[in-house]
Amino acid sequence: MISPSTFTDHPSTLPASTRRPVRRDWSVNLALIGHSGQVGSALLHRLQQLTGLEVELKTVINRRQTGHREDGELQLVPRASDDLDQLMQSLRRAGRPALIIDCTADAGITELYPRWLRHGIGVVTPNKHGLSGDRLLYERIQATARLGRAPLRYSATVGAGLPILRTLARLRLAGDPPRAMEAALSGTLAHVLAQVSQGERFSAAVEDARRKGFTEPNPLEDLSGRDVARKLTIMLREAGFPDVVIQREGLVPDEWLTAPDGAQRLEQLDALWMDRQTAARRAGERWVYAARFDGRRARVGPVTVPADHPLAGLSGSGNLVRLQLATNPNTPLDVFGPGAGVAVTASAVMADVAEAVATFNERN
Ligand SMILES: NC(=O)C1=CN([C@@H]2O[C@H](COP(=O)(O)OP(=O)(O)OC[C@H]3O[C@@H](n4cnc5c(N)ncnc54)[C@H](OP(=O)(O)O)[C@@H]3O)[C@@H](O)[C@H]2O)C=CC1
Ligand SMILES: N[C@@H](CC=O)C(=O)O
Repeated sequence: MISPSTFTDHPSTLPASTRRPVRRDWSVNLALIGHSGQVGSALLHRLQQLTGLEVELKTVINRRQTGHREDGELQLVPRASDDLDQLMQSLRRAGRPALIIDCTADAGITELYPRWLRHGIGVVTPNKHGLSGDRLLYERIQATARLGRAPLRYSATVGAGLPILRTLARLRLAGDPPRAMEAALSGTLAHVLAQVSQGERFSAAVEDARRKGFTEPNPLEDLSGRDVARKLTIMLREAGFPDVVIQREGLVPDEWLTAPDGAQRLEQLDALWMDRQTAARRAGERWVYAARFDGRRARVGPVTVPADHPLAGLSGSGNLVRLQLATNPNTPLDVFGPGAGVAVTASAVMADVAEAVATFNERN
């Protein structure tokens, strides 16, 4: 169970909760980075409602503020530049198992994972940057996790917790990695392309995906294909193909990501996408954003597929991963379900927290 937290100046992020005793000998100290974001605040609600999990939220941090529990209350104060160093020191000083939950999309924070894991602090994260970025960082994260001092969980980074990464890791362990993969890995792009095919304007469909909580903090990360490329990188690494280079084609030019008015340019694509979808419909096809791996090369980008293709049937935040296995070439292994959205993501992070706590408890 989580002990109650009282924020003094950010009440909207905190639901009311009942004070419950914490079994001190078993509780795991938690720190949540990104508590004011969409996923972070949904996670806070879940932590508050959960019974039976022996955790205590000690610290919350966002870009502007940090909150430490003092006398049973979390007091928020403006952030100091060395807050993340202080966080690690204070969790270590407490002498209890500790977990840091990174609910940001900040690449810089992921560089701290190896240090935290080496010092016995567990990491739970939906942030894709550390696992998909620089190969050296990825290997340092995995190597420090393998030391076994603290758990690392990141099921929410791909398919918002759908059983994709675990399946790939098990296939690799079994010596049966997929020979090929085809996937729709973006709730945003599935939603946008499905809406456009029903006559919606491209720019309005993107705004709708943002409102529904499917997009990255910067939706251009989705539209450029970079978010999908990150997910495919994590999948390939998990499946044992760390050297594959992914070719990427976006729905928007990469330059828009750095242009100050990048997000305002989407209306420029309304007519193009209307024409594309009309032509595809006449040909009995649909535009989808596909991630493909043929055993050697990988690509993410927009493609047309027949209207009855499995990837064409996705709507809402649907993800589909189809794996071709050597052991069963005629029957692909499909993983299908809601792969984006605040609620499913917070749920996956919550499950990762519970697994990480169980790992600590098994050792104590
Ligand atoms: N939405 C979805 O369907 C899914 C999301 N994810 C991942 O979840 C993560 C969170 O997404 P989301 O909640 O939408 O993002 P938001 O932009 O809503 O929230 C981000 C949070 O991180 C905080 N933050 C950002 N940078 C820093 C920093 N340097 N130091 C401390 N805090 C920081 C923000 O603080 P502040 O309020 O001060 O800006 C905010 O609280 C992302 O990595 C995303 O890729 C993964 C799977 C699915
Ligand atoms: N922005 C992503 C959600 C998180 O991974 C998507 O649209 O699928």
